[in-house]
Amino acid sequence: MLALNSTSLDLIHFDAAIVDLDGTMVDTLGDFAESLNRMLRDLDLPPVAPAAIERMVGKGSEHLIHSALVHVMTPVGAVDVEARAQALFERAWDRYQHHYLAINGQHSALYPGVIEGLKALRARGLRLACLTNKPTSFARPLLAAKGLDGFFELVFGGDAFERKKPDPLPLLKTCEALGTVPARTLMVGDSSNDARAARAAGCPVVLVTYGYNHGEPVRGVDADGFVDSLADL
Ligand SMILES: O=C(O)COP(=O)(O)O
Ligand SMILES: [Mg+2]
Repeated sequence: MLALNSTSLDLIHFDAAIVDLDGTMVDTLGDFAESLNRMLRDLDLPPVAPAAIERMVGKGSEHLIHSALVHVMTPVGAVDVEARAQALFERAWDRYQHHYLAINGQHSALYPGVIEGLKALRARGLRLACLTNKPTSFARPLLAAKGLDGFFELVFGGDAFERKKPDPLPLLKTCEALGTVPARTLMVGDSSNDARAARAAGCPVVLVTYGYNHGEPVRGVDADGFVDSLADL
């Protein structure tokens, strides 16, 4: 069900759309859970439940790994959990990368309406870029595995620029690469990271209602509209 606040969000007003990946196009919680738990097993640490992982997703892999380490080390009653998580980080990152690339896409699924929505954006003449906080080396094979790669002229991961969303830099750089102005470039995402980045960059922003928003209700986020499916755009 479309619930846009303003008629200025008619697609006729846009030259391009920047689309987030995790929580917007693909439900990747299963991939995150599988990779993180294989990593934790390698480190002789206990597993983390998907419900806890869901609240940690969206700020990139480094943040996710650190949060998972802190989460599983805290109940052990250890002191200096932050420092111990830091000390383990490099090995954890290496194991996580290994496992993620091995299972990428196998425990994740496209959300309903994604292909339809992307086709509709293209049919309206919008150019498309995918901008995610996950590493580019994870994002490209995932898009290909889910049949989404053909829709996007550009794909940028969280390592593509100096800073990640919610910083506006990745959106500004993506607009620059597309050759579009932010005011005519629609951001489509699932979390406050996407909305804050879009607001600061000057891009109108629509959020999906089904993704990961750090465990918070997404309708509480400052955005220009909300959709239950990309097909409603
Ligand atoms: O933090 C992640 O890896 C997911 O990021 P995304 O929602 O920007 O795709
Ligand atoms: Mg997302």
